[in-house]
Amino acid sequence: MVQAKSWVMVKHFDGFPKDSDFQLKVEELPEPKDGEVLLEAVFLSVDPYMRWVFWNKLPEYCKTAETLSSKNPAFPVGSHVVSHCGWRSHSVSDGADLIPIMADWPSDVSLSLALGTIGMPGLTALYGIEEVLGLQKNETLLVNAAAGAVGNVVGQIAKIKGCKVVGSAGSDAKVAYLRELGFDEAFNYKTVPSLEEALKKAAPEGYDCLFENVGGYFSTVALPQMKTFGRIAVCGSISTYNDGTPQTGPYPHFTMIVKQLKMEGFTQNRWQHKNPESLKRMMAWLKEGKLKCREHVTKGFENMPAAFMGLLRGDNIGKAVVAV
Ligand SMILES: NC(=O)C1=CN([C@@H]2O[C@H](COP(=O)(O)OP(=O)(O)OC[C@H]3O[C@@H](n4cnc5c(N)ncnc54)[C@H](OP(=O)(O)O)[C@@H]3O)[C@@H](O)[C@H]2O)C=CC1
Ligand SMILES: CCCCC/C=C\CC(=O)/C=C/C=C/C=C/[C@@H](O)CCCC(=O)O
Repeated sequence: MVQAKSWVMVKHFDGFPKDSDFQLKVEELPEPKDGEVLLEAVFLSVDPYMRWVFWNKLPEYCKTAETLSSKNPAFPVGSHVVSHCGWRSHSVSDGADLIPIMADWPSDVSLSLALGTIGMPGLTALYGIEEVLGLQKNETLLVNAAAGAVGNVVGQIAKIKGCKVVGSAGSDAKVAYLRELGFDEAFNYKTVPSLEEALKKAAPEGYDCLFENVGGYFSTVALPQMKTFGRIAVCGSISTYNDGTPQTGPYPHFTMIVKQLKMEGFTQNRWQHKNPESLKRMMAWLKEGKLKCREHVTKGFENMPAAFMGLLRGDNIGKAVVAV
């Protein structure tokens, strides 16, 4: 028997999440039966989409976990997996929802990156750039929430592809980080006197591509800065996730007509058949020093809600994870 801790939602979020929306539970887990494994979380992920998963009451969150005991030969004791079994310290799985960590994962690379650059957020960046935008050498790309888990990888891949990259982020420390990563232009959208002027100054020629993570007001101001035939990958809309009352207009249609823009929403799982090859490609970039990784690590399972709310507030530079 093992004592398992889990976080559950006791009240639907009303606007920004609150401590009182979450409750910590403790339960005894039985020994795994034939075909099952007992997992212990090593790192847990907090991601913006969880704002919606909680709302829908779906217990689907990601973690890297180590097999503690196993009656499933596919996952021997000591093996590492990415699992979707929730904000839980321990869980029993029949293996169906488990993704083994890449076979030749280097020993000097933290397993936490399987939740970040070499995991779902990194894949989101890659597929947004290659499958949705079809980004070409020498094009100019704009990415917002650029110092976050997806955004920083977007900018770095676009640099690998020989593009000009402009990033916006919400603090001067984040802007300094973007410069360190090789972004051509970066600005703090919270302190620039005019977002429109900042976008124009960073790329007077306009933008071929926008990797959209933020939505709302930023999107309204950025669309007119696109070049004719510009392409927009709508990855996220985090500026609207905690709205009690949905934001309304101005609406993008007129700008889209005049500029003849192409806009496509996506979720990364559309290309999951490509994940093994894509993860290997990104691991190779990381080992060659072309892809740098930074994490915002919160320690302790008991701090999961705080880490999640911190992410939604913008506390993180790089990927927000919890070390259990
Ligand atoms: N379509 C898909 O398959 C996926 C989509 N996503 C989306 O990508 C986006 C980035 O996710 P991810 O990289 O994991 O998260 P991040 O690591 O970027 O963290 C979220 C960041 O969003 C920014 N932010 C928060 N509130 C606002 C606001 N009101 N206005 C502008 N920016 C805000 C903050 O940065 P700052 O300080 O710069 O404001 C914060 O650090 C999200 O919209 C997410 O939903 C993520 C994964 C998969
Ligand atoms: C499914 C959430 C719908 C809410 C949409 C809001 C914003 C966009 C966004 O953030 C989407 C994120 C999608 C994430 C999907 C994750 C799953 O495929 C789990 C992936 C886990 C993994 O492979 O590591």
